[in-house]
Amino acid sequence: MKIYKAYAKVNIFLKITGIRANYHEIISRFMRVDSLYDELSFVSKESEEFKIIGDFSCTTEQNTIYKAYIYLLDSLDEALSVSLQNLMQKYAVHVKKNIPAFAGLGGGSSDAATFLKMCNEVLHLGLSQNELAIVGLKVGADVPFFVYGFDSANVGGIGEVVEEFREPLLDFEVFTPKIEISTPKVYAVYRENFFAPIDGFKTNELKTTTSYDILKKMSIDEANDLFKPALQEYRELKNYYKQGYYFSGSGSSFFKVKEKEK
Ligand SMILES: C[C@](O)(CO)[C@H](O)COP(=O)(O)OP(=O)(O)OC[C@H]1O[C@@H](n2ccc(N)nc2=O)[C@H](O)[C@@H]1O
Ligand SMILES: Nc1ncnc2c1ncn2[C@@H]1O[C@H](COP(=O)(O)OP(=O)(O)OP(=O)(O)O)[C@@H](O)[C@H]1O
Repeated sequence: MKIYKAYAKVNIFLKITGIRANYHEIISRFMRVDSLYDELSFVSKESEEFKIIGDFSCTTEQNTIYKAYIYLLDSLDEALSVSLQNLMQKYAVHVKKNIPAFAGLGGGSSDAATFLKMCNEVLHLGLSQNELAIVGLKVGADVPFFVYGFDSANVGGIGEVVEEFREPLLDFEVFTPKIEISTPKVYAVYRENFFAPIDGFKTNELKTTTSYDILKKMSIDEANDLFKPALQEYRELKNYYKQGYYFSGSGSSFFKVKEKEK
């Protein structure tokens, strides 16, 4: 059975540019982490009910893969929606979970995007990347990036604007403190205590600078607007911070570019 890789991401920078209802508009450089991925496959099963096999701390209904299934069903015409239901009656989604949860590495989002692409491929649904990204955005703000599958991209809006950024893929060292960080909580603390959106000039500069140069020039809190609010809300994070590391998304992962072996 074919195995599909659902890669993790890191946010090289993440700056808030404004507010949209309960969400924050951002400009962020997402880079795929080549060495860290979940492995998804369809495996045959006995019972007809929708099934995900894997090491998850949430219920099936809360799983991003199940949510992607429901939104995908919703977007299809009658005939294709029946094919999708038939597929998921015969097969379970098997997930070898390697990306830690509550990590800021987009694990759940990447699984959802990969599941959408698997269904599109296996059932020949003929959906374009844009159409899959629209379905994916309903599951979560990070899903569109994973649908497009770029190595590196500037991501804007609340996650729906994904522009490829051509640059060499960097090799990362990532570590994830065992702290269950809530993304909505971190954004709420940002809005309450740290609200300072950046202007268009700064946005343009960030969008055109390579990830390598950004990480050379900026400090951890300059690069990620969510670091200070995360630190304020989860004080134990401070114990894990190491010089030279950066913060991904709303945390709790830290990363740095691996030194080249001499
Ligand atoms: C922190 C990042 O991972 C950076 O890549 C994303 O901005 C968050 O992406 P995500 O976890 O897929 O987020 P979602 O599951 O869509 O949203 C969870 C909650 O986080 C907050 N949220 C999320 C994204 C965003 N641009 N602004 C927000 O304020 C909202 O309260 C939202 O209800
Ligand atoms: N497919 C999935 N993989 C992992 N966790 C999932 C998944 N679906 C739902 N969850 C639940 O979502 C929460 C954390 O999700 P996830 O692994 O995407 O973390 P995250 O690091 O917060 O992601 P992000 O980088 O988008 O902020 C946990 O409550 C987890 O049980």
